[in-house]
Amino acid sequence: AASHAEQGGWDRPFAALAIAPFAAAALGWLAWRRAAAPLRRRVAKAEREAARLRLAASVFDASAEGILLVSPTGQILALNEAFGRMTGYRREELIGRNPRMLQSGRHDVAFYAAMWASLRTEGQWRGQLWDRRRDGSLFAALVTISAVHGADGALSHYVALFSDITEMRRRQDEVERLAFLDPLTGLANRRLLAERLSVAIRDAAATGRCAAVCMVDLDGFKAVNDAHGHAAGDAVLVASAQRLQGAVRSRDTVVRTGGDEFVIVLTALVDEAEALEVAQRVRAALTEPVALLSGCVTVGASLGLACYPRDGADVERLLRLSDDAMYRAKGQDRDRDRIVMAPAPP
Ligand SMILES: Nc1nc2c(ncn2[C@@H]2O[C@H](COP(=O)(O)OP(=O)(O)OP(=O)(O)O)[C@@H](O)[C@H]2O)c(=O)[nH]1
Repeated sequence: AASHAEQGGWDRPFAALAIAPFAAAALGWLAWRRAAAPLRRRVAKAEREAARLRLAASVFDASAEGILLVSPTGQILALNEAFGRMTGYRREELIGRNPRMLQSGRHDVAFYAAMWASLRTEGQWRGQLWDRRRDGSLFAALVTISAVHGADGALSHYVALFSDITEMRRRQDEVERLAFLDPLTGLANRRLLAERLSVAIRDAAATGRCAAVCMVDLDGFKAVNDAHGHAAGDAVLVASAQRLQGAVRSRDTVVRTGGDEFVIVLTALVDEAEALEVAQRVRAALTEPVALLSGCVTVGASLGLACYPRDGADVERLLRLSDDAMYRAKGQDRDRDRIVMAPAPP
């Protein structure tokens, strides 16, 4: 047992010496691990950040929506391929420029002021925008602009997403246009009448001029239908529409309200006498013979006039007075000049 104890007395320092290098290495490794941990965390974070950026870049490039990054001072910082395709510009032609260069001229100052106000207060603006491509043509886009803030809360940049809706808008505009047109004659229909008349009254009020509404009804039209057929009647209506349009100025509006009835909104007249002159010109044009395949036909026309400001400033009132005047004209002898002015107010 003694020798064992002696042996043990020898062994322990020897064993300690033997494991010292391993212990030192282990301690060193632990120390290195502790020191390297923040570095490893930083590397892992950078890798995650790089992966996030790669993902963001792939979304940026692959997006079918045009994307524009703009600095707080209004310089284009970046754009994706879709935005280049949408506008026809190359990247280098837009970087550093102000997006103002894309403006179409279709929106007024108030439109852009409202956009900036919304960006300042809400941090976002969403709306439809007409912009101009490199080749000068216009495109419509549904646009969302968002203000992006950095970790410090300061404005970093704006991101604008553009969806091209040009085709949709064209189809919409066409549907709207057709909704306001009479399909047979291509004239404006009744739906435009009140609006055009109120604009004419407003313009006349602003310029100190006169506006007039002229009600027109063909005479003897039914007889054309009866004698020559409905298609011949249609041809007379189309010819009448062209003659009406030819007898007035382009700023006036000719409306077909139905059947053989038309209304003309006359704008920016010097006085009531000028309205009467236009009515005489219109009647002369309408009563010219119309050539049909089956021969020539002639229709008459009765016209009633009411004028702003003399007869009133209200759309309904002027329409009613001109209608009354037209019916009085119809009651006159056929060979008389069937044009009647609304009676001047007492
Ligand atoms: N061809 C054709 N006829 C139409 C159209 N719309 C209405 N009409 C016809 O036009 C005629 C209008 O009748 P009226 O107002 O009595 O015609 P009018 O002979 O000029 O009679 P007055 O207006 O009283 O002088 C009717 O026979 C309708 O059927 C249309 O789009 N095409």
